[in-house]
Amino acid sequence: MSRSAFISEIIEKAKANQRTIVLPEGADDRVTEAANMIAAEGIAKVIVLGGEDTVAKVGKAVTVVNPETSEKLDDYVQEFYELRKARGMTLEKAKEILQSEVNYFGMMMVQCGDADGLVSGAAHSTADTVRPALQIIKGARKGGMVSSLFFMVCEGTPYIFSDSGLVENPNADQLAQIAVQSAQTALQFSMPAKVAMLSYSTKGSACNPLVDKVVEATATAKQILADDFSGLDIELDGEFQLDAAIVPSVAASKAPGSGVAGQARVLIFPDLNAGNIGYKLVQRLGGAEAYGPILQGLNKPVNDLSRGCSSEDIVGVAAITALQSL
Ligand SMILES: CC(C)(COP(=O)(O)OP(=O)(O)OC[C@H]1O[C@@H](n2cnc3c(N)ncnc32)[C@H](O)[C@@H]1OP(=O)(O)O)[C@@H](O)C(=O)NCCC(=O)NCCS
Ligand SMILES: CC(=O)OP(=O)(O)O
Repeated sequence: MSRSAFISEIIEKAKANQRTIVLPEGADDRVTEAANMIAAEGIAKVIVLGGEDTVAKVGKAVTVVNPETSEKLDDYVQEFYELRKARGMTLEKAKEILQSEVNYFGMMMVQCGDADGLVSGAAHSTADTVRPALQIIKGARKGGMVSSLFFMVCEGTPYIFSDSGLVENPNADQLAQIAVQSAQTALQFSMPAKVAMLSYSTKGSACNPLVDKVVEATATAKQILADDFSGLDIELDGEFQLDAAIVPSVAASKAPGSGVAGQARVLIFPDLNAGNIGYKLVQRLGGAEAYGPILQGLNKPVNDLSRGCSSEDIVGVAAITALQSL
């Protein structure tokens, strides 16, 4: 598949900055293939975790680190123990985890500054990728939420879908936070921050507690934007059905006067059922490029993948990760 202009530009910016990205899943052929592509195209410096089998699959420009024999292991064990001892971690358990679970070892590389970012999830579930990030890298603000999004490139136009990967059943306040985080990510990636709070109702056309949550989240998000982000070019509105959010003619009849309806580029789903099904529908039936889950709100960049990803998807997410680390 040829690359969209959106991801090509991100890749070019990554090339100019040469960050170091660790891919922990060296046992997976898509990952070693992606590592070779990243190195050959000069997108980033790339480290893959694995043993002799992995060494045999990658070119000389890819660094392979074996967690079991790494000279950094003892330092990482000590640091991991310090980070988690209040949660019952022992030195013995820390060593066992870092030698056997590549995502934990990779997170420690990022935490200790030996890599700028991490991409995993081709062979691990989202929970097994994100939990070590939450435990080690942690949220950027104490008590702050970490959420996720997909960059969806639909016929050349990039959209953000959130949360399609992490927060399962956000309450209204959490949904508002997801919307504000996603708006900031849109600006970080030079996308219009026109944010639609999605529902099966448009501006009061249906009445149900499911809709009330989105209405409340819309009001809260607008307040947060007015209080804390008034200088930024962000517009947020809702609640909208998907057609009212992105189709101008439908917006004109269902939500006249809204500055977001019909033009939304950041789509906020009411829960993870809707968000995860929604992105996979657009990817699998609509043929869109899908990059993510991209995590937002972490101290350092760590990003997830779908287990259905291709090596090209991994390359795109690695380039996005590189830009998040700047
Ligand atoms: C990511 C996920 C595993 C976290 O689950 P969890 O059960 O809360 O994990 P834990 O209880 O082990 O929490 C780990 C730490 O992260 C924190 N945490 C959990 N969710 C968080 C969030 N969204 N933001 C910030 N911190 C979070 C916890 O407070 C805990 O911190 P601590 O151990 O330092 O006190 C869970 O939200 C999940 O499974 N999400 C759905 C993933 C999925 O299946 N997606 C579909 C495919 S993409
Ligand atoms: C993002 C996602 O749905 O991941 P997976 O397909 O691995 O469950």
